[in-house]
Amino acid sequence: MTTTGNYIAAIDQGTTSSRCIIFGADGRIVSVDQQEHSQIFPQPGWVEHDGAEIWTRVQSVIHGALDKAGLTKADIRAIGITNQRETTLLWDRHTGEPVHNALVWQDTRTEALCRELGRNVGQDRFRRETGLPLASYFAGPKIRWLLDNVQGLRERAEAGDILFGTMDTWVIWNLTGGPDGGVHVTDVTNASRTMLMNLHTLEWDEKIAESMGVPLTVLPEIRSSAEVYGHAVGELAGVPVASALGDQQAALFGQTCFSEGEAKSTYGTGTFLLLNTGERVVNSYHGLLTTVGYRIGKERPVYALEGSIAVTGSLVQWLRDQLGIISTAAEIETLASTVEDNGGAYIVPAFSGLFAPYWRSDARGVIAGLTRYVTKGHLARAVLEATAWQTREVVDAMQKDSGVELTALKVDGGMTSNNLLMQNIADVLDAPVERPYVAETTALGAAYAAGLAVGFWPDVETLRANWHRAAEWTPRMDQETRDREYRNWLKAVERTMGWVDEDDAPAQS
Ligand SMILES: Nc1ncnc2c1ncn2[C@@H]1O[C@H](COP(=O)(O)OP(=O)(O)O)[C@@H](O)[C@H]1O
Ligand SMILES: O=P(O)(O)OC[C@H](O)CO
Repeated sequence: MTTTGNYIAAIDQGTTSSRCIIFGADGRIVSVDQQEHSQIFPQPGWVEHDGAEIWTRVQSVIHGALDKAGLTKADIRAIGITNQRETTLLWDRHTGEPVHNALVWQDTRTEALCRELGRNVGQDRFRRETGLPLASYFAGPKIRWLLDNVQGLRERAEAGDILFGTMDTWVIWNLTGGPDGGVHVTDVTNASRTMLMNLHTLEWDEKIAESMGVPLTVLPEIRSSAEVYGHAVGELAGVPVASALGDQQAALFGQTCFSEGEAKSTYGTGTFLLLNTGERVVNSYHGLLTTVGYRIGKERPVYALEGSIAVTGSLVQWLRDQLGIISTAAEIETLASTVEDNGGAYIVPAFSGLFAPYWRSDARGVIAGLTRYVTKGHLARAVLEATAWQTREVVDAMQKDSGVELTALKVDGGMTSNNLLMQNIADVLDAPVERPYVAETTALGAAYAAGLAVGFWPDVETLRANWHRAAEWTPRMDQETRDREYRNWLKAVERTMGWVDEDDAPAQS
């Protein structure tokens, strides 16, 4: 079935909310609807989402976005999906009911399991085949945890009654009919975050899955990021579901980083910097991930190096919600602007250990350099600087791994509305920072991929013409200050390491 609509609908199923954004042919936003879902924290370090609630929110935002634009399914040419990655759900294929809450990417409950896998199978084996270090961040260990901890689940999975999906898979399965014929698929970018896909063949690696204790029966079919997987039922009945990309890869696509050497950084709950490495699978020796950037239909896959930072925008939330120092995220800029500098204080937000470039789950957060002189303003500045220095560390690692010198950084995400922070990033990188006119690059990337799959846009060159710079920040800091402050930052990072001992009670880890 083909449709003739003039718009593409993108569904962005994120960590804190789900959005549906409708785009026109010029890549401009026509309407947006957004709804948050519950964040469930059953124990320290555990983070869950309710899969059924997420599906309800997705249906509601589809309705909302159509309604606000005054459009119907006849106007929508294709649907694109993008999603928080790694978040893991298992459900009953006959009833469509989740067997447990989804384990969210930030959840650290599989730390001990990862240590055990490292001892029994070896770190290098996973890194070589999947491009990923053994860490609680990824989906494979989360599936294993569920199979081991939900009573009777492994037997049901082995009998073929249980399906696994990251949020792309869950949304597509439901959107295309659920228990009544829903397609069970994922795309190469999402599959590359499971620790179960072989990065070279782009297929499930049977041996790795066996070592992880995950039966192949639960796994979806791996498809490209831009092709028609099936057609929607419900409000968008008959519209092709034509793309899926993990949200960070979608932002790379939406920022039109189609050439080798182009990079973007997305500043949201966490921050994720991706560098397009073309057809090269670049191994990282400096703490980055090797991942799939995207694959359009039957074209050759494009790979990426990724620096994943777990805590950036969520540190601002912490200042707001746990400490009450600010009442809105935007207020941090006003508070930080009341002082000239950080007053000697550095905050390293190793709340769930440290991700790139360290991958140390035994790290915990510190505030270093405190004296009586330090005020709320200095702490606000230190919070923002933590994002800038973490970016610098990832950029340094990327230059070492890829040999690519960053000439400019394209940015997007909620934190990019903070001018002080964007200036600080340009200063510590000693490179310009650029923000595009359409800041919703994640949804835009999913829309672009879906539009390419159905011939709504002819090629990626056409998409490049839609990228327009809305703001730019150029470096102002002198080299001596930059070097001195970076040394201080690195000293503070050192002090986070080794805080959690292997035999610490789970409540502390
Ligand atoms: N003006 C601001 N300054 C600093 N951080 C901000 C600002 N506005 C929003 N944020 C942070 O950005 C994050 C939201 O960005 P968003 O891109 O919507 O995130 P996500 O997609 O991860 O949910 C929140 O963590 C919030 O604390
Ligand atoms: O939903 P976001 O924007 O917080 O992104 C989460 C990442 O995909 C986690 O890997």
